[in-house]
Amino acid sequence: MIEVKNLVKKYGGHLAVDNLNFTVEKGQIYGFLGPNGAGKSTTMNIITGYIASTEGTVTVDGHDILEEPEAAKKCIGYLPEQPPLYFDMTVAEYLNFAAELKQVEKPKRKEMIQEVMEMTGITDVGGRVIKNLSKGYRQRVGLAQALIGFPEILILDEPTVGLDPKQMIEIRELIKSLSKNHTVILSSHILSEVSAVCDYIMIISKGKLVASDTPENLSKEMAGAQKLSLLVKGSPQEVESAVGNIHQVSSFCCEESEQEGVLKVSLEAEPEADVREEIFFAMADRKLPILELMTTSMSLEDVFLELTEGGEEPEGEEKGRRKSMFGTRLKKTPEEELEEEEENHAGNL
Ligand SMILES: Nc1ncnc2c1ncn2[C@@H]1O[C@H](COP(=O)(O)OP(=O)(O)OP(=O)(O)O)[C@@H](O)[C@H]1O
Repeated sequence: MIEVKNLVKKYGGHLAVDNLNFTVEKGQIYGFLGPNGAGKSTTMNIITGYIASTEGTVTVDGHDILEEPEAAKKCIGYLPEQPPLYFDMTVAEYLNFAAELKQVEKPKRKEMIQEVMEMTGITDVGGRVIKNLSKGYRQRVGLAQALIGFPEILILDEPTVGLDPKQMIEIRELIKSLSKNHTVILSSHILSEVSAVCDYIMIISKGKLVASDTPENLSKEMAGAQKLSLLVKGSPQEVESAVGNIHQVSSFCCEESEQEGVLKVSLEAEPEADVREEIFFAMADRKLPILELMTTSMSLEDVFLELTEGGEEPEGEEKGRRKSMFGTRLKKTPEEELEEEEENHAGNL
């Protein structure tokens, strides 16, 4: 459906997109995941024909976005990070305006608008002025606008940013339901969102594609090596001589713990190797008591952090409004937030 080849975008001397290559197949939900400034919006703006690339090509359903922009753009519905809404229009007026812009034939407009309003759950607010709607409903209107013309591909830039947890869940459900008939590409800096909604994740860091796979495969691939963390009573030399004889240990390090004479030992074994018993006997032979032993596997969150390490880019005023990489997860569970927000949301619409 979409083929991106050797895509480069430079803003002056700044390389925002660095030789991206990927293809998007029909009927799946793809997630662009990356920290702020990774190049997600820039890539989406190039795919949708909003801005030109410095190098490389984008073809949409076989149409080059620069050579055949009309044909390529007809296949795409775009919801930018800031939905292009006219706040003084009613929902129905705005969608009619969007249909005019998209050159939907006049006799077909009314029916199409009704259909997209049903699909996005905004039929009841068709006569309401957009500025009086809650943010969640405005986002639905933005999605409805993207759906006008029934394009095969929907490109959604941070579709849940700024929504409360209940609205987030609703919009995610809506996106999932739209994916039955559309190919969806969405961008997000929130890992939990992308892994909850997308079939396929593309992790972008500093303009480069650093990983792309299903959420399950990404964690599996990266979780190859077994990691152990131990508390051992002994000296670094004694621990080193015990661990040093175990061939399947690929790396290890010791540091002092809060308890005197007790070391924190972190070690990594080769993929598929289980070295727990060997560690136990090696320490026991040298009379080094193991006070604690834990295996740690790599979560998708660890994978993301490792791949995008240093990917966030503080920049002047951007610093102040930086979003958390894991959004709500760092603060409270979505369930806790839901409970808290449900009451506030009730009167929002
Ligand atoms: N019009 C522009 N002029 C100059 N630099 C730009 C412009 N637009 C984006 N950039 C820079 O290009 C890089 C990529 O920005 P982009 O908006 O694509 O990232 P992003 O991954 O979408 O981030 P965010 O989640 O913050 O929107 C950033 O360093 C940004 O500052």
